[in-house]
Amino acid sequence: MSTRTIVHSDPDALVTGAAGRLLERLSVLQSTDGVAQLCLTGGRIANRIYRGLAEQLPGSPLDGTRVELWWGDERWVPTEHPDRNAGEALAILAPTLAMDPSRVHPMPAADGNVSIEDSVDGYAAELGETTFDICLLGVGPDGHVASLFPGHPGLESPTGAKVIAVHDSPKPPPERLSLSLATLNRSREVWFVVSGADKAEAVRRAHDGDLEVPAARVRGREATVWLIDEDAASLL
Ligand SMILES: O=C(O)[C@H](O)[C@@H](O)[C@H](O)[C@H](O)COP(=O)(O)O
Repeated sequence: MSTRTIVHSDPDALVTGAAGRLLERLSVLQSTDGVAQLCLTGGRIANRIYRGLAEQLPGSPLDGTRVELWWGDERWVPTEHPDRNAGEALAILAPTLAMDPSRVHPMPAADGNVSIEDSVDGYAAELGETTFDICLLGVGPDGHVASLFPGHPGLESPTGAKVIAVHDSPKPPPERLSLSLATLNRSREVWFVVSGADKAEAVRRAHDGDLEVPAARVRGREATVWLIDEDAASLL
């Protein structure tokens, strides 16, 4: 298992570099495995990377219908709510990425009467034994990844739980769904995408292996890649 940290000069370079790397890696995965399993994250830098990917897509060999999309976490709001991670990512990708709807797996939304707990069970069943080829993860200033927050009960999920319900999240909105640490750690490759000086301390602590920081507890089985800008890398 290798860990690499790639530092880009600024957020624009990070976005262009990460989007290009993703496009290339997904295309290679498709040429060997047929379908690439990609787990998306929420957050500002990730959405910028999806925009970069959408821009670089035309003319690339990537076949959108052979990308299977999953989400690492979701805000528990109705489908049409602008806070939804899946809503924003899909709105960005849809104009250029021709997707196969049966391969797009947004987490459930707070529509109707389904409880967050039932939704967790439903997503775990949908996920089954899927292994992500690439799992993208943004990192918060406190070192959270997906919706796994430091010192929060959800971090230590019951053994075997694939997906968890998060209540009282320190980052709004308070209710969320998240993949568990165990599920994230089944990924072949984990790519952290991080921008900004407010993340520098969390990036440093994760690199130092400080296990209070959730990001330090996630590793790809084959590779872990940190794609960051100089501000986020300033304490390394
Ligand atoms: O739903 C969410 O809010 C995210 O999945 C969360 O884990 C995010 O990735 C980080 O907070 C980084 O977000 P930024 O890039 O916006 O700082």
